[in-house]
Parts: sequence; C-alpha cells; structure tokens
Amino acid sequence: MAAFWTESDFDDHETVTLVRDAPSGLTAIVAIHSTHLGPAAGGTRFWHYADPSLAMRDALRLSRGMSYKNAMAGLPMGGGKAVILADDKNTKTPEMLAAFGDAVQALGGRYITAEDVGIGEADMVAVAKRTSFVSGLPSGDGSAAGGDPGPFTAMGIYHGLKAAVAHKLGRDDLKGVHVAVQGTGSVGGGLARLLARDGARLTLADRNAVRAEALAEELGAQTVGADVIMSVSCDVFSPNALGAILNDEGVARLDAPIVAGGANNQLALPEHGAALAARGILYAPDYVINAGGIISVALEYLARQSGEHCDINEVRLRLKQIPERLFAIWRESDASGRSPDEVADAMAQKLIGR
Ligand SMILES: NC(=O)c1ccc[n+]([C@@H]2O[C@H](COP(=O)([O-])OP(=O)(O)OC[C@H]3O[C@@H](n4cnc5c(N)ncnc54)[C@H](O)[C@@H]3O)[C@@H](O)[C@H]2O)c1
Repeated sequence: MAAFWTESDFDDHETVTLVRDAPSGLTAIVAIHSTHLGPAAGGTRFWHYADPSLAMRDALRLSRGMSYKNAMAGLPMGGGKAVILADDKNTKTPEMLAAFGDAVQALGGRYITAEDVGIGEADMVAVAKRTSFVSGLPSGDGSAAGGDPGPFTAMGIYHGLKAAVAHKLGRDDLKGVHVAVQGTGSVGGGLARLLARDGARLTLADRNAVRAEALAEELGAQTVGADVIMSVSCDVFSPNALGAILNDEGVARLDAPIVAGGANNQLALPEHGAALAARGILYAPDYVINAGGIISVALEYLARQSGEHCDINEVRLRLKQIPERLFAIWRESDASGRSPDEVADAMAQKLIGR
C-alpha cells in the first residue's frame, strides 16, 4: 500500500494527528477534515485493524463523511474523526482513555469527540475527565438531549425512511410497508421498534441471530439469516450494520425499490450510487439520513459550552427536518439525472467551501 500521505483520501484534510502514548499503549489517529463551519465534530472508533494503514484510511474517510454530515444537518460544526487502534484482544484501559483525552485537549477545541463503534457513554465520561472537548455524555433525567446517540439516529432514520416511502411509493403511512432491516443493534433495533409502532411489516436479520429473534418476538416480526437479508423482496431495504454493503454484488441482489438505513459509508464505491439509480432504486444518502445522533451530541455540546441545558424538543424538531433535506436531494436528482449521493456530495462540498 502507498504511504498514507499520497492517498487521495488524505489530501483534502486540514490536519491528521498520530497520537502515541507509550506508558498506556495508546495509538490513535485524529483526522480533521474541515473546520470551515466550526470545530470538527465526530466520534472516536475503537477497533482492531489487521493493518494500521486500514485504520488511517478509516479515519480519513469517516472524517470527510462527518464534514458532509454536519454540513447537511445544518450544524455549525466541521468534520473530524478519531480512531484508537486496539490490539487483537481489544484491550481498553482507563490510562489509554486518559491519554486519549489529553490528546483531544491538546488540539485546543479544533476536534470535538463522542462515541462511535467500540466506544460507549462510560468511555466518554472517562475521556471527559481530561478534556472539555467531549460530547455524548449521559443526559441524566432524560429531559435533555445527549448521551447515547443511537436512539436519536434511529428516530432520524425513521423520519427519512417515511420520506422515501412518500417520494417513491406515494404513501403517507407505513401500514403494511415491508421493511427488511439489516442489523438490530442500537440503531437498527430502535428503528425497528418505531416502524413496528406504525404498522410496518418487518423482516429482521442480525449476525447475532439471538438478538434478531428476541426483537422479532417482541415486535411480531419475521427473521431471516444475515446472509440473505439483502435479497428479501420488500419495499425498503434498511442497512443498519456494516458499511460498503452496496457493492456490485450487493446492488445486484437487492429486490427493493428503496434503500434507507443508518450504516455509515454504505456505498462501496461512488459508482454504486449510480448503479442503484440505474436499477430504479431510490437511495437515501447515508450521511443525510443518519445525522440524528450527531445532531443530538452537537446540540448537547453547544448548550454545555454556553452553560445551558439542551432541550430535547429542539433535537426532535431538527430530526424532523431530515426529510426536507432528502426531498431537496431527490428533487435535484430527478431534475438533473445525477444520482442522489452525487447530488448530496455536491451540496455538502459547497456548504464547506470546497
Ligand atoms: N449509533 C449511532 O448513533 C450511529 C450514528 C450514525 C451511524 N451509525 C452506523 O449505524 C450502524 C449501526 O450502528 P449501531 O450503533 O447500531 O451499532 P451496534 O453495534 O449497536 O449494532 C450493529 C448490529 O449489526 C450487527 N451486524 C454486524 N454485522 C452484520 C451483518 N453482516 N449482518 C447483519 N447484522 C450484522 C451486529 O451483530 C449488531 O447487532 C453502523 O454502521 C454505525 O457506523 C450509528
């Protein structure tokens, strides 16, 4: 693999910091893609990578995604992302989190961190002991936004999925609309509960079959194996597990007129957005539909900085605006013939001055 600084993912970043703390064993990358709209906000991923260059690539792609996501969500935040390189036993210690907090503090507020895959609320509380540039902290009595972003992400996807059904199928409700949900974790599980409440017909799959079956029993849904969920004949395929599932094979397997779900980086390559459009499948760009979590953590952070309480109703209001952005993208896509992901990227790049 070429040196990371020659990679195309690298060269549109403002700064990329490699953090090493020998006493704690911490190795981390903090990628700041853009601070054009405000401090770079984006979570910290804790993951074991077979090759460190894959960690760099992940950080770079995810931080650029955060710039686009924050801009399209109308937040006064730029985009960044941190990756902590875990060992093969996923050893995570308080010393490591403290050293990571010190590294975030040393960036002086250019990067604001939060939870991501492998990092939970308790970890953020540990990081917050060393830096104030943290969000996603527990919200206490539930009257304020903040804490685990998963439920807010799920709520935003629910609104966006309804918008997709209205745009593509001309339906204002979800009664009997068949949704195939890939991944029933924090986001997919929360989404499935909201869809069930509206009378949607659900087919669920998770690599952890026990988890999918328990949720199916609770909601009166069906389950299928994780290897076949993408081929289920349905109205909406909702990816809420892994990225890069919309590759040549994945796009060919789909038997649904809509793809609307929360997984980050769903398109394996940009050309797969065009491949979906060529098949007549409506795509809800991932970073637009899954912005609910960052909306919550960003508003929590901004409120805390000004010594205020973040009103959960303000977050709910902003989540309800996700459909407006999607409709604008789809209208532009219909008018121009460009795929929705291409339209969304162009809108986001304009917003961040690129
Ligand atoms: N949590 C958030 O607020 C948030 C925000 C934006 C985007 N996302 C993205 O949404 C996705 C899900 O996040 P989450 O927080 O729900 O994670 P999670 O770990 O709670 O849930 C993910 C679920 O997917 C399952 N899974 C993994 N591989 C699978 C496969 N091949 N087939 C079926 N199921 C599989 C896992 O077993 C797990 O149950 C991720 O791509 C994440 O990056 C999450």
